[in-house]
Amino acid sequence: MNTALVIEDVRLTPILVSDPPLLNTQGVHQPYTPRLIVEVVTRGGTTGVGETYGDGAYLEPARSLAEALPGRAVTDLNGLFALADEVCDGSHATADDRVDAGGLRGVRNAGKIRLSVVSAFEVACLDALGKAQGLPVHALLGGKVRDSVEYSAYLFYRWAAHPGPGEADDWGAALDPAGVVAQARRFADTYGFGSFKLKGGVFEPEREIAAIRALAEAFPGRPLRLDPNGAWSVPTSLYVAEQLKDVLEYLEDPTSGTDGMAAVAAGTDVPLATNMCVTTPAEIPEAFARDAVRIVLSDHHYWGGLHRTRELAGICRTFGVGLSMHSNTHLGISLAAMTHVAATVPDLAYACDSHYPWQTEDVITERHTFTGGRLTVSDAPGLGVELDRDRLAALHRRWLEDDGTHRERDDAAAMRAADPDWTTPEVPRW
Ligand SMILES: O=C([O-])[C@@H](O)[C@@H](O)[C@H](O)[C@@H](O)C(=O)[O-]
Ligand SMILES: [Mg+2]
Repeated sequence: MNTALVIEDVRLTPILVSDPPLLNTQGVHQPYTPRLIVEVVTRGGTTGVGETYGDGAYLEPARSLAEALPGRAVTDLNGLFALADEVCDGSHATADDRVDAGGLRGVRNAGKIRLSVVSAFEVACLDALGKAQGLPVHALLGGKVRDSVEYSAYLFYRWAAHPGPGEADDWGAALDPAGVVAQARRFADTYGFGSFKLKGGVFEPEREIAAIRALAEAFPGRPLRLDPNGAWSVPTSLYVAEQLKDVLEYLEDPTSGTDGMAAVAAGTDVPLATNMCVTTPAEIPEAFARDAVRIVLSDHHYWGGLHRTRELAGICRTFGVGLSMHSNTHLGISLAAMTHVAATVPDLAYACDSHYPWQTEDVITERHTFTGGRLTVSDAPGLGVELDRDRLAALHRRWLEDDGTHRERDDAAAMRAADPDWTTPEVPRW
């Protein structure tokens, strides 16, 4: 074994990153959201970085894995999964199939949380390996098939500011069709995005139909998507699909669960996409057999990293299901990882999601820049990003000083700051 590639140390840094008041069906984003930064340091002196969710349920297994990893090589990625199975205790998470409180990320069970933790370690190992070998991460995944990756504008209903003291950003509120179109216009003008996704499930469906219609009028012919995170019943989903069938590229998780999605899919020609009912391997067979989804929004955090994302892409290809990418309050390390893996998937027919424009704080020295709605695939060694240690330390200090309010993402709790009676709505909401 090349001893320079042996892991000597693993550093974990939980941080809190500022987040605007974006609305979804469960509530509103808190002013800060937790993330975990993973650094893997080799005996040869190379450091690789990865990033994942930072809520408490992820920290405990991450600590176990970080303790066990030294002495293994950054090339031993298959061993990484076996090690995680061995050392990450599942007791911190209950296995259930409900949509989790804050993230709207599908099932929440110990296996999925473990994979989300492993994903950051896998990316950090690939970054370290790439840097040590002078190769970009995409080359370690078999090589890029495109030089840039397309992303879509991620539109949110939002307030101008979080309730209480604190500074507002300069986006203003977006609570009606005109506000949504203005937001889309700014996304298009600033970043060149050519397709638009609206996070729905916030207002009654008629109001969201009107917003999509307004977008279709303002941006004729552009691909449009609506994602209410499973907030609608099957009949409501079919009604919205009928109203918007001429303008939607796809409808994302209109209703919760594979049964409901299969029933909607059977009643409309509008393609259905998901990042909720297919987020683990165990959910694939039934969803694909019942034609419940036409597009899976992969997320390398859910699936255990970049190699597993490529495996998912292969399964989707076999079954004629399309692939795109889901995104959730990530920073530049994960965006780099997403871009590398997306660059290697031949049949990526849909622009990927990214929350990144909403995340104004980062832990890398140079922010990514979207041009023409695309990110150039880096050919620099590793991920092609560099940690900004001062920023990392400052965001970690914020995490240390937090009284616990923001260490768990909780959109319903954030909503209670404005509406004390708010509770997470039951689904279907409409
Ligand atoms: O950040 C949000 O409010 C989104 O609703 C997020 O939690 C979802 O996971 C996601 O972006 C989605 O596409 O469902
Ligand atoms: Mg979604």
